[in-house]
Amino acid sequence: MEIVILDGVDAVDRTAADIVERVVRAGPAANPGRSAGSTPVLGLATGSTPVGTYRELARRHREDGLSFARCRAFLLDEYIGLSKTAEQSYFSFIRQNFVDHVDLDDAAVFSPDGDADDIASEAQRYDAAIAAAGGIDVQILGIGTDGHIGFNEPGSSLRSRTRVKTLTEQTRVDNARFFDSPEDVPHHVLTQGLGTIDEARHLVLIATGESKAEAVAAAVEGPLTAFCPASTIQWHPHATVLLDEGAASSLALGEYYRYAYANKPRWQHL
Ligand SMILES: N[C@@H]1[C@@H](O)[C@H](O)[C@@H](COP(=O)(O)O)O[C@@H]1O
Repeated sequence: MEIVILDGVDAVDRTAADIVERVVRAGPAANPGRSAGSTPVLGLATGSTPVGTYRELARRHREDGLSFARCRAFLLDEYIGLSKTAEQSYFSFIRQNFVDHVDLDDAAVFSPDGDADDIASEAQRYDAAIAAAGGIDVQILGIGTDGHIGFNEPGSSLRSRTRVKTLTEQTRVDNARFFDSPEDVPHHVLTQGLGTIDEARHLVLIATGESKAEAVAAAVEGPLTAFCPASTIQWHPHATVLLDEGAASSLALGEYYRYAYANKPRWQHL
């Protein structure tokens, strides 16, 4: 796990975009564990935090010719009970904030269907679709103030698969800003499990702002525990945590992480 404390949100966005760009340009053959000829598979997160990263990737598409045409993408999660086309669905969110601004084929962007008749089968189908695509090369993650990733709330099994979860009141309150009224935030969601997320080849967790400081400290310096689902990144073989000063402000070893990153060997990339 590498913890990188950066100077401001823009630097976080640029660094996350650098990691995604490397995967997209190199193609999966250059990514450990992928066979030549397969297409890069991106894991996309929703929420406000990654929006700047998506904006930066869209800029690179426009100005530098970065093409996503060969990529496929999977979302982490979706609300149950919203139609895909509802403005607040994550299906819509990722299109508004990323897919519509790049040359990623809309049909190559997958998300769990929270409106499916048979939610349990849909969950299994989604895990199988990720596996059939060859797994995820790089997974972007945000973090909730209660330490959730995807929508894996505290108490989530560390080896869980895609399934239904019930949101905490805290998460419903945090996400109410996207809805007309707080009561409109669904209570249930379909989310990739912690075990599903753990199978991505590279996890990139991004967090900005002091409101995330406690959750970040619990995730990277606390115990590995279902109480803080984001702590599962501690046992992932390739996890990068990108933070601004605010999100890093509760870390005990902040000075060490800054020193290690400043002295990172030049031949070693994130
Ligand atoms: N399911 C999403 C998460 O994937 C996201 O990380 C979290 C934090 O969102 P934000 O980045 O807006 O703080 O919100 C939601 O709960």
